[in-house]
Amino acid sequence: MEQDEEIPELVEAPLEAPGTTGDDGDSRVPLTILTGYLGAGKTTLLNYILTENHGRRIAVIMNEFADTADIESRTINVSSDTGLTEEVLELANGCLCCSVKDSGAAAIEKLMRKKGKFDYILLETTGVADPGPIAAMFWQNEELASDIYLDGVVCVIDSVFGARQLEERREGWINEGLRQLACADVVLVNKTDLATPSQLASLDALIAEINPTVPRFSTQMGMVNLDQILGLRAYERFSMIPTAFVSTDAPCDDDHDHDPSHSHPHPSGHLDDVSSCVLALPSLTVDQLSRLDEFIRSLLWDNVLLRADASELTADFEILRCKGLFASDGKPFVLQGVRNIYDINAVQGDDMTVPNGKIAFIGRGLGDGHVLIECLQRYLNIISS
Ligand SMILES: Nc1nc2c(ncn2[C@@H]2O[C@H](COP(=O)(O)OP(=O)(O)OP(=O)(O)O)[C@@H](O)[C@H]2O)c(=O)[nH]1
Ligand SMILES: [Zn+2]
Repeated sequence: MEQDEEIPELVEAPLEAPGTTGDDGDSRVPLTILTGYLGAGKTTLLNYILTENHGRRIAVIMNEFADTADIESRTINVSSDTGLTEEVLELANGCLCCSVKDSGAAAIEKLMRKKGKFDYILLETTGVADPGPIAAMFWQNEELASDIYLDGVVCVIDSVFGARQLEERREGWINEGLRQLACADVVLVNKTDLATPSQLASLDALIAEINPTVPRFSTQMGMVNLDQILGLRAYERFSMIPTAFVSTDAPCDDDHDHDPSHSHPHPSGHLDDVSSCVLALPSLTVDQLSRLDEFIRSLLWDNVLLRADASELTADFEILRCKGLFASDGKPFVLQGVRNIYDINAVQGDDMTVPNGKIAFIGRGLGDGHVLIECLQRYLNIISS
């Protein structure tokens, strides 16, 4: 970790910032998460963004490991317009997501009081962070919802070491690089100056295998057209299809591995049949929670819908992404899924309530999602069979 890494300063914008208090009257500040493995080039990208003439006034939150062995010493530094670290937040239990919720939310609230001084927030995670819970926390945070919204997750991948990092697998464990890629709304394949063409080609194939719909751009020193990574509105209130799926720059994913159980014609290039559906969830019992896990696993891994009578229905659609926040047994849970990688985790920290639990699915060929929704409702016994 670069201990002497400079915390970037706010960049004063002489012009009215684009896309913030825009035509839609939305005065909320977008937040973009920068993720990527250790040393991939996140800070380099951050500095590039801050020095580009983009007309946005940007605040930066850095979440880094201190250079000690002390696992308690993760901090979030919020850099202010003075350029000095204003908040150093000790994360008591080493869990970023609850710290973002607890003390981090306070930092952001404080930051928000300076609203008018900035109109964009960038959060650089540590190289070993799973951005999933962080993203979930921001897109679901009711208290912050009127002030900020999660715009998207940008994942920087080292073009020389990225493939090795992604391929490092252990039974029953999804490595951080994979989690970061799975969460990504856009990928920057960085340090292309150091990689051979064959390294680039195999890395690209690997990325496409894991997250086939994510737009990816080659960069050196993080230099990218900022319109490709900022202002994506990828998580917009579940209602929008992530930009990744509608970007004209999205690579054609025709040639990714097909699950043989997919019987539907693959409409690659025709993105108009990507749709989403949302199911409101009551607080789940422990049994319902495990049935939800079974249902999601069967859907994402075997492409089948489980029925209440234990029979299976082949899904004639493909889930690209699912996400959810709901309560079970008095605790909040987050579902994060990208393609067939998913996780259902209890959110650490017990002060969080989930008044309106919901799960959203984004998929190809999903239609209005009523088949999926009804199956799930019946399987969880929310509606009777
Ligand atoms: N050759 C080359 N070096 C780069 C490129 N991008 C970043 N670097 C260098 O790679 C090193 C790591 O870059 P950082 O931006 O600090 O990486 P990071 O992801 O922020 O690292 P951590 O915060 O430690 O996880 C630095 O020495 C950068 O100057 C690039 O495109 N080409
Ligand atoms: Zn860094």
